[in-house]
Amino acid sequence: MDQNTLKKSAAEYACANFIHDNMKLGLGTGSTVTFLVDALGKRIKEENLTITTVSTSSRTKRQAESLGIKVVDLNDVDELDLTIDGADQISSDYQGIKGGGAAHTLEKIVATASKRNLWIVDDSKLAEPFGSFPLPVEVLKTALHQLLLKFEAKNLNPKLRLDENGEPVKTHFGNLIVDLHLGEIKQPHELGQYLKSQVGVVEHGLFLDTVNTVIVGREAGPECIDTIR
Ligand SMILES: O=C[C@H](O)[C@H](O)[C@H](O)COP(=O)(O)O
Repeated sequence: MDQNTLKKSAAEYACANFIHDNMKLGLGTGSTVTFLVDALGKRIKEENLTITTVSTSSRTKRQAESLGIKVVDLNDVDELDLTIDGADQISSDYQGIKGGGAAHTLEKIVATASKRNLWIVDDSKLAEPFGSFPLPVEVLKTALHQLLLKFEAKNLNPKLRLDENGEPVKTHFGNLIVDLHLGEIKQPHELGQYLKSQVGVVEHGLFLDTVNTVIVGREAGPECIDTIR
């Protein structure tokens, strides 16, 4: 089975088992969430469900609205019942790295506004060591040079993210992404605190103690893991 088939199976399992009528639902970003949004559009139509969603990117918003899914601004809701999102890497104790698609700041704001968070992934996202996926950090353009110097001095191996044309990738908020090529993150909480305290850092892609449920697409079928949070 290829990765896309595994992503689709995790997304469809989440849609069938975790979405209920009258829910306020956060929608993540990425290729796995694309399968979720497709399945959600279908369920809403077939079962005439009333679901209000908040999106974490213009990409997800466009797809959702094209399928007739109601999308509102986060400023118009007090709390979301659940957010379903993808992840780039998950550790054995269910800490996450997100932002491979540069969407982690908005994703973190929406995740924080949610009673529960569920991640849908294919089994490659559980690869070890945690931190082998480069850690995305959203930074203000004005602070870029200073932050690169600081991160280099701390051996965090920073690289400005460029697109296929060699231009800096811009986030939803017009900021830049620096990826930290760390190889392994042994102390994610300490690293998260350090990054958060640097002036000019908007948000980093470590999602710590966030996820309640992980659905992993596997050859044998979707595995649903309760992380006991
Ligand atoms: O910025 C992007 C997000 O954090 C995505 O959730 C993450 O990159 C996973 O994406 P995908 O489902 O495409 O692997």
